[in-house]
Amino acid sequence: MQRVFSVSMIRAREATAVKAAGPDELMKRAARGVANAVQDVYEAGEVAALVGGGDNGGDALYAAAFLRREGVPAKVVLLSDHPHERALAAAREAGVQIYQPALNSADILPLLTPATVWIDGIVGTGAEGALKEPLASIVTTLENVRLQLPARKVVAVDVPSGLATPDGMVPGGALRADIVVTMGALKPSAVFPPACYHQSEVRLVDLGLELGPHFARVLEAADVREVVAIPSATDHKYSRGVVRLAVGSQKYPGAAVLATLGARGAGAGMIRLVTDEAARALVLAAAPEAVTVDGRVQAVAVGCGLDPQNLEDRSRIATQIFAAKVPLVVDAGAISVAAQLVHSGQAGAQQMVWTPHAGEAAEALSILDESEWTRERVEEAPIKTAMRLAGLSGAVIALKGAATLIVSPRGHVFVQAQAPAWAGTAGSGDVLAGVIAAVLAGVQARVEEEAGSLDWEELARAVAAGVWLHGVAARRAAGFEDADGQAGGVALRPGYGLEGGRPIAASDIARNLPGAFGQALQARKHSAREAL
Ligand SMILES: NC(=O)C1=CN([C@@H]2O[C@H](COP(=O)(O)OP(=O)(O)OC[C@H]3O[C@@H](n4cnc5c(N)ncnc54)[C@H](O)[C@@H]3O)[C@@H](O)[C@H]2O)[C@@H](O)CC1
Ligand SMILES: [K+]
Repeated sequence: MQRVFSVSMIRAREATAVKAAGPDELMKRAARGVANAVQDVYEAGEVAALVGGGDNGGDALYAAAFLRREGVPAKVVLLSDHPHERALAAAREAGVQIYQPALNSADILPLLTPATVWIDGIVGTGAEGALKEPLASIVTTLENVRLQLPARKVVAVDVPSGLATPDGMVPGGALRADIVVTMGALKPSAVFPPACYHQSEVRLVDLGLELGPHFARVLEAADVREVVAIPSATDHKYSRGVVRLAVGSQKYPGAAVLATLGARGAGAGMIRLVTDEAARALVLAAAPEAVTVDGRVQAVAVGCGLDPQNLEDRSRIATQIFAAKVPLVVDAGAISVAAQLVHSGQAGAQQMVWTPHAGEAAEALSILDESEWTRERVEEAPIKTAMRLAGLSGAVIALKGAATLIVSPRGHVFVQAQAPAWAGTAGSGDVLAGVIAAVLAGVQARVEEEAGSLDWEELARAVAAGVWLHGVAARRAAGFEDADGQAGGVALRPGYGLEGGRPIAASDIARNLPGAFGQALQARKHSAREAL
């Protein structure tokens, strides 16, 4: 499990740690991490460190000093007239060339274009809001140059400069980083969109900080293993979790197939299908395991392939929402119906999970919030939006995107970004709804056996586990078979930062679910072996 903390918490605990460790001790540790990342991407040519006037620049200066001593031709381009004094002296002493150009792009660019690696040490967590001029214009120009020369690598110190926002918002221009070497703990910009999309990989340098409550969590394989139901000798199809899928219509029969394959691949004990006649035949051809007789279930998914404009579909959706006594996944067209029912006080007693994409979230908020919401407004501040929607709906919200945010009405936050960009394809969401329902059914079956009930934390965690399985399945389908993006000493290598791969279809994701499931179980085995 990775934990994400607020910028203010990290800064406060860093200040205490700096006092205890003595001058520049932690800064040198941070700089060591930056220098290591540069060494990993460096091939030839020179390295240029962009250095601002705070401790973020100090990290970059010490990193340049380390690199120079290791034989890498490193130079420093000062973007402030008050750089960190001791760090600057250390860089000078190591033989690093120091430049202090006038603060405009015309003077700065000729120093940077020959370098193959840039270190972004302009500002870190000390900057509030968007970068001020002239740094804002300089960074925008640098980003344009970087886009034209993609072979150049950028290693950012702590955060891409200007992105240390409390909620992942991007207030102005930013320089995209191949690697962010972040200090002490993961900050919101490392995981929350849109800021997180400005970086391909985030590495964490441990400063031994004593941190308080986290803001958000990222599940890893071993955490997913703790959530999913693994059958024992005495288990049977009912005790493993039964799912009802109220999905698919004459208009969209394929959605029923994909949701069924999703639930099947994620280990449902049994799938009860409530669907249109045409869809039923298709599903049974693709998944003869599905049962078309309704009965007792531990989780329900409704909405995939249902059209809320169609009266028959609408009534099927409302029936499921009224009748559900177990966790209910509300997907696609069913979300706006659920929002209307919540708004008129007719739904909300049971535990619901809504799985909107940005457009569906905007539609639901326009109903519940009584103000105009657009997709763009959602995408500017997804975590704030998801929290608002969770509060207004009383449901766990899984706001889908390259990074999917899972938020409970009680403020539990998970963020998962295993899936590569290839996963954004038609029907991918139908598979996800089936996966989440299957995981929830397993968890619900377990608590029912213990005569307990699911709390919001468990519910949100189970949804996050479903998003992990779907994302890792997509990663495997697209040819990234080795990892879930958090292994091998790397803090985060999210799917949206991956290069390469291959096109996938929603059914490919479903086919890879058992492999993803196995990957989660494997993780546990590895750590058990290591513990011996
Ligand atoms: N002191 C230490 O030993 C450690 C420091 N750390 C580093 O220190 C950073 C924080 O350092 P600081 O608190 O000095 O702050 P920063 O270095 O992040 O930023 C301060 C500088 O940015 C300028 N600035 C502030 N807001 C701005 C804006 N909107 N536009 C343009 N410029 C702006 C300030 O004038 C100042 O020069 C962390 O991000 C991290 O990189 C970490 O390495 C941990 C250890
Ligand atoms: K930075």
